Amino acid sequence: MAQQWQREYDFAVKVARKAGEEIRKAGESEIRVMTKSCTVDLVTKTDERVEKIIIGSLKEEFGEGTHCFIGEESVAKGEQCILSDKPTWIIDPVDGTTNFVHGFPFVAVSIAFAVNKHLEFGVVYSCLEDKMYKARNGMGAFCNDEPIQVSDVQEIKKSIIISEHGVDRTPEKVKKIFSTMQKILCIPVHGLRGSGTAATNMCLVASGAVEAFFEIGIHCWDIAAGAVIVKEAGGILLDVDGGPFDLMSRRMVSANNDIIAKRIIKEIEVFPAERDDAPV
Ligand SMILES: O=P(O)(O)O[C@H]1[C@H](O)[C@@H](O)[C@@H](O)[C@@H](O)[C@@H]1O
Ligand SMILES: [Mg+2]
Repeated sequence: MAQQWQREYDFAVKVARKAGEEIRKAGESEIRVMTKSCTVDLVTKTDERVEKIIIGSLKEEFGEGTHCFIGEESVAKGEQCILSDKPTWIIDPVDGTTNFVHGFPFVAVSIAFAVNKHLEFGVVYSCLEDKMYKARNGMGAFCNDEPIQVSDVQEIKKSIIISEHGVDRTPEKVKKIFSTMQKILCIPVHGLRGSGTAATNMCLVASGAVEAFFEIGIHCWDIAAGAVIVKEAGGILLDVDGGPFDLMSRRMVSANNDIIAKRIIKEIEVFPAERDDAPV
């Protein structure tokens, strides 16, 4: 069955690259910025247009009605975010929208494919770096077709940890986010980083550039593809309370190994985030 979904996988890489070219072109002209859940949750016409290009290409290639879609901007416009057993594409057309608006050079196209609620493959194209990350279950993880694997660091004091502050500026949540970061920084670790895109952060874990990335408040489309890439690069995924990873829970720890993951989890001050699949 190793060849199952190969055609979908190959096509996802092609579509991600085409989407990345659209983002690069759009970045050279005036970017019209709008907002979604709050004044710092940005969206642009490019996000919407690129998502339409991705979904339109997939429907054209695989037929209308054969697959389901969860796209960040479609959900933002009211479509359901329910992962069924049907073959489903989980898409973030522009991960790092704030970066895109500001010209901060980390913007990724994230495309994942799930069947029976199980992630089959993930593709993350960091389009300003021209780095194509991809992974299929049981087939390893790659960046520009070179195999990648997580870091072998086991000592937390020799690690770089990535986290993000997200778009929620509620004082009590911001306090927990920065209190967590302060506790981790003062373990001490070598450093804290954040690229501004969860998909890229996960690929940095998978490629061994950092030891872990965690965030509360991300969405399934931010992390679905990166989850496959981290796992296939030898990393692990957990819930922020140490339980099993739950794609729709809006919280996640991805790490190079269990030791680093569990050490980070000890410091995380958890706060609630409504599930992606919560009843509307
Ligand atoms: O750029 P997005 O698709 O909105 O996702 C970003 C989010 O905006 C940012 O606040 C962080 O949560 C990142 O981890 C997301 O990828
Ligand atoms: Mg995103």
